[in-house]
Amino acid sequence: MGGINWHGEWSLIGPPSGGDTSNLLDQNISTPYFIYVLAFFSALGGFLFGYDTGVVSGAMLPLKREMNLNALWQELLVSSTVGAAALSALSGGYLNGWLGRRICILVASFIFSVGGIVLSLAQDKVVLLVGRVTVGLGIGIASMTVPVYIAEVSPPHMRGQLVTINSLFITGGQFVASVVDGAFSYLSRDGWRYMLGLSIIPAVLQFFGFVFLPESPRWLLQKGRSDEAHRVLSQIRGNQNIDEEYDKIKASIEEEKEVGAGGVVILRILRHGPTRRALIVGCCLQMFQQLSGINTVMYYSATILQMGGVQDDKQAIWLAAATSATNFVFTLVGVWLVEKVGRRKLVLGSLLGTGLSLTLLAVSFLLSAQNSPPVTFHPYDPQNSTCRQYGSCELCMLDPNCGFCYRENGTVVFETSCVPVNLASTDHAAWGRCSNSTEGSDNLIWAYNYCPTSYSWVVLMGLVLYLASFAPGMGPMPWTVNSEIYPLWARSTGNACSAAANWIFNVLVSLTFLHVAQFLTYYGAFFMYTGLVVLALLFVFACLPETKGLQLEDIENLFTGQLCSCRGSAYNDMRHIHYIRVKGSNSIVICTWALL
Ligand SMILES: O[C@H]1[C@H](O)[C@@H](O)[C@H](O)[C@@H](O)[C@H]1O
Repeated sequence: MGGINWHGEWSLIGPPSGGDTSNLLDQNISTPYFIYVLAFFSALGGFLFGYDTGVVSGAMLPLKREMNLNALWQELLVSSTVGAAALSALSGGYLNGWLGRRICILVASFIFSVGGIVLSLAQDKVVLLVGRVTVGLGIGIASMTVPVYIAEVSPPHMRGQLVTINSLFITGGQFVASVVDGAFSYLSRDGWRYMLGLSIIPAVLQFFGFVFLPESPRWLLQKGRSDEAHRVLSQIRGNQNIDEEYDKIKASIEEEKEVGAGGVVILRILRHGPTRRALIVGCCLQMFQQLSGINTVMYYSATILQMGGVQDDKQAIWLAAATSATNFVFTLVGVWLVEKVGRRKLVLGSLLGTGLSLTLLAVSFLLSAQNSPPVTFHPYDPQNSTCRQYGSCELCMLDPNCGFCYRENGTVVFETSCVPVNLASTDHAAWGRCSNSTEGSDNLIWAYNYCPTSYSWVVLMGLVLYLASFAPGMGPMPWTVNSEIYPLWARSTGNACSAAANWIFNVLVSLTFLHVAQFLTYYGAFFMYTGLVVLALLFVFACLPETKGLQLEDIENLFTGQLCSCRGSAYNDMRHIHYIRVKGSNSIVICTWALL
């Protein structure tokens, strides 16, 4: 165990286990606690990212009522934020290189505060939309800058852990948002103003924190501000001897000038083999993170649980809070494991568990579908709607125009009918016995989007297993790995592109989920995500190198070989890698094999 001495230094037990690279900086050192202060204030950006993406699903329920929002406006308010995040993440690359990490974080927290104020005071839906776009602009910049900043100020032996703390704050933000949603859902008016406005507090805290915190020494050196860089590095390393680290950063910047001089950065990245390969790995990791379906689970967990048979609205909201709590708690496991087992093993294990739990989810939906109650009661349909033609609840529920009306006695479902939904509110049928608020009495139940089933507990188990597998690896590692794999000259642009890939696939997956479910049925949709996770597993197995413990300046060397070569070897973990820097030329990588 570590401890804090009276000089304010955190001493570590020793080097992380299993690490085997010979050029690590001396790990047997004490870490000044200032680095934790830096990580905390930076990771508030992650908290805001999580809070603002998570809060909207619960806020939508009262907003829908009070602002009379139709489906289009609801979709706009959710996806405008994610769309704006994609755009601003891309432009964040340029801003990061130009203004530095610190100014970008200050800008992001300022934008978050303005967005929060606009949202909490909004009088109509257009102002709400402006607020949601503003917040999205903040999220995009924060999502790409914060991991880069933390990676650049961290000592190599704890970089993975500190960057992963940012992901812990993302899932923490999502969890807090779901609790706030639950708590304010009991207010009869204006609850959404508190839900959306509370983000102002961490935003202002981060802004004032960063007024006093330093710029990344690596960025300062790149801009030729050597004295300042030296002073900052020595400040964040607690006045330890920083000469070796400083010289290494400087030497690498000199070398990079040869590869990285002049022209548009993205074109230079694409022309330069190792950075091009790093970019492909970084973007694919972010793409696969989203294609494994995390945000269908996060944004639609209440709906998924309803589809799995949880009927009560409030119960579904609180169960959704339990979902995000699980995501948060298991991200903590990732923070704990990242420096012990490394990024690669963590991602591989996570994908394996994610694939298995998606299969479990798919199978439970399949069983529910196969045991779906038949339609037994066919009332006269004045609209002659499509709902009449369905013979079972499963088919009825998949048509967005219809819902299932039935009576229940214990676990027995009877007098079942499939009737059109009320277009103004999906809480009722358009006509007939489930059309008025007396429903619930006389054992009459209106099910929209779900069917009565006895498999809800398997769905719940599938969801928990999914999050327990996803959260330690596939959740945080794409952010962590991206903050490490690019050389300094390409770091801002590389992270901007991969963060934008994350946001673009986020919009794609979450916007298409309900349509995909409609076309492929729910079990089909989950089998599809399983297939995508298998692809991700193959990709990661073949292409993701281990970056644990290496100094940032050495990681580029992992990409000097062919893309996806040498990584999936069974010997990978038994290999000792030695890097020899030859001044003025590319580094030579020698792989030696050692039996452990
Ligand atoms: O790493 C995060 C985290 O896993 C979140 O739970 C998810 O909503 C985000 O999309 C993802 O980028």
